[in-house]
Formats: sequence, structure tokens, C-alpha cells
Amino acid sequence: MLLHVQDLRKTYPGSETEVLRGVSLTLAAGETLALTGESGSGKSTLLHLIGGLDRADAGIVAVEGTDLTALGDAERAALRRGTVGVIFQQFNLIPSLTVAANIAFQARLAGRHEPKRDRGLAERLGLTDHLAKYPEQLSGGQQQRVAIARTLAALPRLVLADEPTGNLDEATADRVMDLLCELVAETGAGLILCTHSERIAGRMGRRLHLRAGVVS
Ligand SMILES: Nc1ncnc2c1ncn2[C@@H]1O[C@H](COP(=O)(O)OP(=O)(O)OP(=O)(O)O)[C@@H](O)[C@H]1O
Repeated sequence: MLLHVQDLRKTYPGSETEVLRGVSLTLAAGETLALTGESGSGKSTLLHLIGGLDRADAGIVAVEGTDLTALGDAERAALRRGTVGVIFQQFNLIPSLTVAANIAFQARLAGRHEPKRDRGLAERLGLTDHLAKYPEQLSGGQQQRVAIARTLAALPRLVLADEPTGNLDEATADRVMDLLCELVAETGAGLILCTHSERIAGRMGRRLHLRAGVVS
């Protein structure tokens, strides 16, 4: 199993409310899952815990059989670099690096940089003419495509995307989703995507709805 999440619980420090109250799910390689639920239901929190960006209070997050919750910060970061790719709504590109260097960045960290793969991704995502530019010189849709290229260039086994098309118009969002689904399918990675859009949720193979921190 690519991902096994069991009885995950999280309360943020200084808060009384348990944001995740025992969430369980599994994902096989090649599967796509939409994570839906009202604002504040815990979608981003769940994605962050699965991505090893934050720690759960209890429960298991096992990626390819390795339980993240049992690892120290450095080991968790290494697993994240090597196996899990996260695409954020706000892109999180590195402003001081060119588009080309942004695309190469995570693959380099993962020790898997392959210039030919970067070029292929850039071409398919319509970024070839923008490789020497800096993120601030790009539109939102172009920046989102750079963020996708950067994640996929590192060949993650599991791709986590938090509202990846939330800032885009419908037509651009559809094109970006087409490419994301196509590229993920080609590598056989798993995909979990948080979204408020019914249209985008409908494109995923399965759906998991969160209500106040539990699967409903
Ligand atoms: N770093 C944090 N510190 C304290 N509380 C937090 C933190 N991050 C999120 N929360 C709280 O946890 C709850 C769940 O937030 P989360 O971002 O996971 O929801 P969400 O379902 O992704 O919402 P949205 O659809 O608006 O992005 C909210 O009540 C939020 O205020």
C-alpha cells in the first residue's frame, strides 16, 4: 500500500479544538483521491500531516510502509524529499531562482535531477519560453504550472496538492488539471487533492469528505 493513515488526531498548540478526530484512509499507487469538506474541516491539516510537514498527536501515517509518526524531523524531511511531493495553493516558488532552477530544485534535493525530464515537463506545461524568467515575471497560471513541474520533476511516489487550481480561472484550471492527472498517471504515483470544486473532485477516482475533523 502506498499510503496507510490510521486514526489520525491533531490539536494545534494553544487550541482546545481537536481538528482531526480519528481520520483513517488508504491509497494505492496510481489512485487519485479528492479531499473535500467545508472550510475549516481539516483538509489542509490532514494533507500536512500526510506530507510530514507537521506532526500528529496520535495515529499512523505510513508511506510505502514507513511510519512517519515514528521518525525524527530529519528522517521525516528526507522521506518527504524522496517520496512525497507537495503542491501548494500559493505555489511557494523560490523568488531568487529562475523558472528552470525552480523546476530542478526538488529533483536535486532528492538526488534525481535529470535535465531531460525537466525539459520535457517544461514543454508539456508550456513553460519552455519562460525558463530564464523569475517567478514574479509570470502570471498565476504560469507559476502554478512551474510548481507542478517542480514537484513532478522529482518523481514523487505520492503527490499531495492543496487547492492547486484555486487561484486560476476555470479554463486554465481545467488545463492544469488535465496535465497534472496525465503526468501522475504516467508515473503511477498516487494523488491526493484538496478542493472546494465539485468539478475537480469529480475528476478524481475516489472522494473523501471531511466534516469537523472526521470522515463522513
Ligand atoms: N497552524 C495552526 N494553528 C492553529 N490552528 C490552526 C492552524 N492551522 C489550521 N488551524 C485550524 O484548524 C482548523 C482546520 O484548518 P484546515 O486549514 O485544516 O482546514 P481546511 O479544511 O483545509 O480549510 P480551507 O478549506 O479553508 O482551506 C481550522 O479551524 C483552523 O483555524
